[in-house]
Amino acid sequence: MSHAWGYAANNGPDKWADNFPIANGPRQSPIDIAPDASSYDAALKPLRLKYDPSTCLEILNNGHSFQVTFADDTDSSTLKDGPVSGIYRLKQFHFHWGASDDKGSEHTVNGTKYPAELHLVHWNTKYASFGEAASKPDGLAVVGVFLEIGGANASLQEVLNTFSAIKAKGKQTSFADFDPSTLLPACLDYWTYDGSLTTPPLLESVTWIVCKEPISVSREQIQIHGSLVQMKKFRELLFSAEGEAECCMVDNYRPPQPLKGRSVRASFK
Ligand SMILES: NS(=O)(=O)c1ccc(C(=O)NCc2cccc(O)c2)cc1
Ligand SMILES: [Zn+2]
Repeated sequence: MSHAWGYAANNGPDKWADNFPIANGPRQSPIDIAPDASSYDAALKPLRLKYDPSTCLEILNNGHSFQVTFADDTDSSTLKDGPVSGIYRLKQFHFHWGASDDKGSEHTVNGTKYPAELHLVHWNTKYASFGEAASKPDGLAVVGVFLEIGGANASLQEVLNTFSAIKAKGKQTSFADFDPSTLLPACLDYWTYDGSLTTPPLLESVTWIVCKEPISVSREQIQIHGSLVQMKKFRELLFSAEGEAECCMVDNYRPPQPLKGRSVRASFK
């Protein structure tokens, strides 16, 4: 029987340790970031993100989130510098969000939850593939970006416009020529710490790079064909597959995990 993990009361984050004991491991994610307890590290380099829109392949509803997948057979879309050494290739990006604007992010800042959080997932090219890298302590690097309610986000709207085609679990559609750097904040100051995947298999292979500055998403976006509520669009997706009882894809976030002695470094004063 495959592990049917999810975010419901019977299969959610409090139950994941039953099938994935690493859930109680020493470097789990997400965490609450306490800026005053983080230490500025002058040795941290600026993030070097280079994304080629032509590597964008498709968008899919995987039953836990929706993800935009990239061709990762070349070094066209990469993360370098920042807290990592070597070259990490972009594999996919996805989001976590809440049923209402007062929750949804995985990382929190002084206990504050944002309505959503973007994850750009990269793997270390010293390994042969994402799958191999995912089991190594320096295998993955995920850039996290908080979303806050504000002005309409035109770039995000391109992603949201595909949702009618991927409403149910397992649905996917082609999605080309999208530049994920248009989803990054202007300032790339970041916190970094050693962590894990925030969903099963919860592997402790992620160097987390969480941007201090959020990007904006609109509660309401007036378009030619009526008003589009961007955050509401997220909440129209389903955890469930076609033919199953409809279950809205909301609150797909894991709460903060114990720091267990880890330090959080800041790239900024
Ligand atoms: N929320 S997260 O960014 O920590 C995250 C990123 C990627 C994944 C993921 O790729 N899961 C599937 C997976 C994991 C390990 C090895 C695989 O081949 C596939 C899960 C969580
Ligand atoms: Zn994620």
